[in-house]
This record gives sequence, structure tokens and C-alpha cells, in this order.
Amino acid sequence: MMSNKPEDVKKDDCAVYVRHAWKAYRKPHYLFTDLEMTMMKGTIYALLGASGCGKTTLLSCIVGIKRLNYGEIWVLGGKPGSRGSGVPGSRIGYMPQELALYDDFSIKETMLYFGWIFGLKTKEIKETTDFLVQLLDLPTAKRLVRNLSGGQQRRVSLAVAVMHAPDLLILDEPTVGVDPILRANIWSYMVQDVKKRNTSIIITTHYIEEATQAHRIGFMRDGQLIAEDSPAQLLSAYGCRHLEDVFLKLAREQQTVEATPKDKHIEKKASSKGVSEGQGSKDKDYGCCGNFLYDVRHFTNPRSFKAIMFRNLLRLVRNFQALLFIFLLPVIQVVLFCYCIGNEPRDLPLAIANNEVEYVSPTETHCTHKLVCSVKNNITHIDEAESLSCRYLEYLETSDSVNLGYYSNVDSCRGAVENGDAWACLHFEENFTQALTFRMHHAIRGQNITDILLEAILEGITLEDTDIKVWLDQSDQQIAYVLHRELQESFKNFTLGMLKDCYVHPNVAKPVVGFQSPPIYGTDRPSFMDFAAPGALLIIVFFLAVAVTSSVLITEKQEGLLDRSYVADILLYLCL
Ligand SMILES: Nc1ncnc2c1ncn2[C@@H]1O[C@H](COP(=O)(O)OP(=O)(O)OP(=O)(O)O)[C@@H](O)[C@H]1O
Repeated sequence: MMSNKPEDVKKDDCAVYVRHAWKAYRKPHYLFTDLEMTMMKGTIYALLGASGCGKTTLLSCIVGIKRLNYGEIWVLGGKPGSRGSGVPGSRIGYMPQELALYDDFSIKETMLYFGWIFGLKTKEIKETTDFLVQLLDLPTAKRLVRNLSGGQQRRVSLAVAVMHAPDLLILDEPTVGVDPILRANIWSYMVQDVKKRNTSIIITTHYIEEATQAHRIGFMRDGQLIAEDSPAQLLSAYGCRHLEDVFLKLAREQQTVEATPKDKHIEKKASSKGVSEGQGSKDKDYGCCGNFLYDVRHFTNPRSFKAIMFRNLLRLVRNFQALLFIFLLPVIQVVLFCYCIGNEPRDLPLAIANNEVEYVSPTETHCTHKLVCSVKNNITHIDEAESLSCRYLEYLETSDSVNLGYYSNVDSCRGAVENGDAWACLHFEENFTQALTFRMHHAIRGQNITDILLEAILEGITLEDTDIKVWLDQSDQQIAYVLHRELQESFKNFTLGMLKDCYVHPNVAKPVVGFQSPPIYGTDRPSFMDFAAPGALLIIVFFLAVAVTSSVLITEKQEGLLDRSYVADILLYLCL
């Protein structure tokens, strides 16, 4: 195996300096093991290797999208992601393998968006766009990306990577789908750029022969760079005329090592070398919140905001269906909510156990009532009273909010509430009428309390027998409120009716605290819609925002746009 690693280079002189790099997506299956890479400033470095050997992963670690498990990476003299390193940021230009472009943007809009992120002025962006459109043989800049051919789209992606003249250019297969003439143009542009501006360029390609124009080539295989040298040195050292032959020779020369036994010793090997853990947190990619002050400065960065507002507005306008969806869906949901759910509760099942009358069936009752009063010597007398509980239930039945069901005893009535068959259970004692008329009679006559209680004992009743006992399912506040209201209102009407039939002025039973109607704000009978609509609206808006944001995030991640924006120094939460 050939090793031309310069031992004496300083990391500050290198554009990229990788030492003891270990990376696994799923431990212990390491993609690269103890990898070392040295790339001097002002050179073109071609990273070659079989498909799936880890080239893209290595580039992702270099630009700071992914983190190493062990080892260190220095890019342009700093660690990617650290403050002041400029990586990610405008010091690097990154062309990912995926297209990573908004296909509903035109070429011009794409260049404006990324140009603003890189901190370029609008005039500069226009000039650069014109130059790159010509150099890369692109159609008019007004054409939408989605209407370009595959090769043209990749060239737009390349234009985005190079537009801000970065110090380090990282190009992941830029020449895929590009014809030989344009490929030659791209290479000649890179060579000129390195000469003129001392740019450093890393390029991956499967067209091994085009790498002869690079200053240095790294052959990647089995998790390591098995050779790293200039094309001329490699050709002469292996006595080959073509780089492809060198690659084949190198591959054959390398010992075939069983993957599994090697994996078992990998972590041991890393720790025995005293290798430090990867930059940043272990196995975590994207450093969104590492340094608060650094993040705040980015958050308030006006150029990022301008670019992102431009992007969001343009995407909304271009995706008319999405716009309709975002604005119409909450409206439809609120209308449906109000129509189907938000109305006043109706027919709430109410269980009745009335011991005053004989139970017949759950839906039926032979409940009749009677009240006869007369006035003698200016004093009201109750001559006859029968089943006043039925009179009260008659008032209750007129309400649309409740639906009465009858039960033979108080236990089954309470059981109905416990089982969720009814919202409340109402129980009348068997001497309810007797106790109520006794109470009314003495209230009208104005006897003192001692006399009343004495007489009650003699008659074999207690004043509590007039209580209508209510057991409520209070789990739903609004339903409980409606039941409270209906039971109280029915009782008020029941009392006023009785007083009227007994020639007593209704004001006698009027509550002392009088709520004036209408209230200053709101209504006398707030509806269920008033209660539930704010909550429903909040839920709808919250879930819509979550759904839209996560779908944007997932799409951008899949299309590589998130990676590209991150490398261009847009923080993850700004991408949202
Ligand atoms: N996020 C990920 N999670 C798990 N495995 C991954 C992930 N990304 C890549 N891999 C795997 O890591 C290996 C190396 O992938 P990578 O894209 O780095 O290879 P590559 O050398 O760039 O390939 P190509 O030349 O085809 O682009 C592949 O086997 C791939 O399936």
C-alpha cells in the first residue's frame, strides 16, 4: 500500500486536515476507520472511490453537516461548526450530490436567494449570474429550475456553489450528466479559479480519468485513503498509463480483510490510539444550538431574514394549491366544528329515580300531579297536593337540553351515571310533596323555626325531604354548566308556578341577588360554541402549523436543501 502522507505539514497550511477519523452510522460497522487526509490550500483534490465507500459522508463531515465518532477535522484552520471558523458559512461553497434546489424558482431567483444568504449585494448577484449562465451554458435565467434538463439543473447547482467565490469549494460529483465539452469547461474554470484566487477545491467523481487535472488524488477504499498523491506520482509509482489502472491495481493489492472480525476490534483500536471523540456531541449531526450568543447573532442576521422571507413568499405564491390549503383548511375546519360539534348540547340523558310514584319503564311513567289552594282570612291554604315531583319534572321535560330516563331506585340511577349512560341522576324522596307543602305552608304563615321543626317531627317528615338530590358527572365543564342551568331554571319556574296557583306574589321566591339582563359583555346563555371555539381554533392552527412545518422540513431534508442551507450558514430553525 502506498502512503505519501506529508508528516510535517501544519494544519494551518491545509485547506482540509483530517486525522484519525472514525465514522459509523450504526456501530460497530464503521464506514471509515482511522482515516487521514491532507489537502493543501490552493489545490484541487480529487476524492475517488467505489460507490458507497463513504466519499459523501466524508465531505458531509468536512462541511459540518455530520460529525465524526472519533478523530478531528480542521477546515481552513478551524474546526467546522466552531465560532469564527466560517464553516459552515460563506467561506465554503458546497454542491451536494442531490440537486438541492427549489424547483419552483427560476435560475435568477435561485441565485438571488443563495446570494443574499452568502451576503452578496443584489447587483453583484446579477453580474455573477450573467457570467455563470454563459460559462455553464445555461438557458435564460428566467427559466424555472423544474423546466431544465437534468444536466442543466446540476449546472445551476454548481453555479450556486461557486457564486460567492468561496475559499474552499466542495463539489460532490459535479460532472454527472454533463457532456464532455462542458465537463472540460468546468475543469478549466476550476483550474483557472485555483490559479487566480488560490481557491481550494475538493471534487468527487466516478470519471476517474478527469482527475488527472487535480493536484492531488485520494483513493478511498475499505474505510481508508489507500493512496494520496499527485496524479503523475501515482502513474509513475504504479507504472500505469491511466488512473483507472492505478485504481484497479491498488484495489487488488489491498488485502481482503473479513469485515466482521475487523469491526469487533475497531472501537478498541480507536481508544488505544488515544483518539479524541468526534467534534461536538457523539453521533449527532447539525449543531443548531451549541452556542446561544452565536445563534442569536445568526437569528437576527438581516441577510438571512431577507433571503428566507423572499423564499417563503415566492414559494407561497408559486404553490397556489398549498396557499389555498393553508388558508382554507382552518376555515373549513372551524365551520365544520361549529356545524357539527359547536352547537348547544341537546338531549343530555338524565336519570330520574322518583320514589313518589310507581316505576313503570325506563321511558314511561304514570306521573300525574295536583295542587289546590284557597285563601281564607287573607291566608293561603294548600287544600290538596299530589306528586309535586311530577310537576317539577314536567317543567324539566320542556327543555331541549335534557332527555329524561326513569330508574326504579336510587342505586340504579347513580349506576347509570357511573356507567356513562346519563350525565346526572335526580332523586326524589317518597314524601317529597308532603315535605314541600309543609315547607310552603309554614313559609306563608310565617311561623317561627322552633314551631316548624316541632310540627315537622310530629308529622314524621324532615325539611331535607324536599331536597332533590343530584349526582352529577362533572367531567365535562360545559355540559355540567348546562345541566346546572336547566335544573335551576326549571325549579325557578316550578316555584313561581306554584306560588301563582296559591295566590302568592312570585316576588316572594325571587332570589335576592338579581343578575341584570342583558349582561355588559356576552349573553345571558353562553353557548357551547362560545366556550369551545377558542380552544378548537388554537388546536387547528397549532396542528396546521406543525403539519406544514414538518412537511417542509421533511421535503427539504429529502431533497438535500436543508444540508445546503445549513452549509450556507442558515440555522435549522430559520429554515423552518
Ligand atoms: N444517513 C445515513 N444513515 C445510514 N447509512 C448511511 C447514511 N448515509 C449514507 N449511508 C451509507 O453509508 C455508505 C456510504 O455512503 P456515501 O453516500 O458516503 O457513499 P459514496 O462513496 O458517496 O457513494 P456514491 O459514490 O455512490 O455517492 C453507504 O452504504 C450508505 O448506504
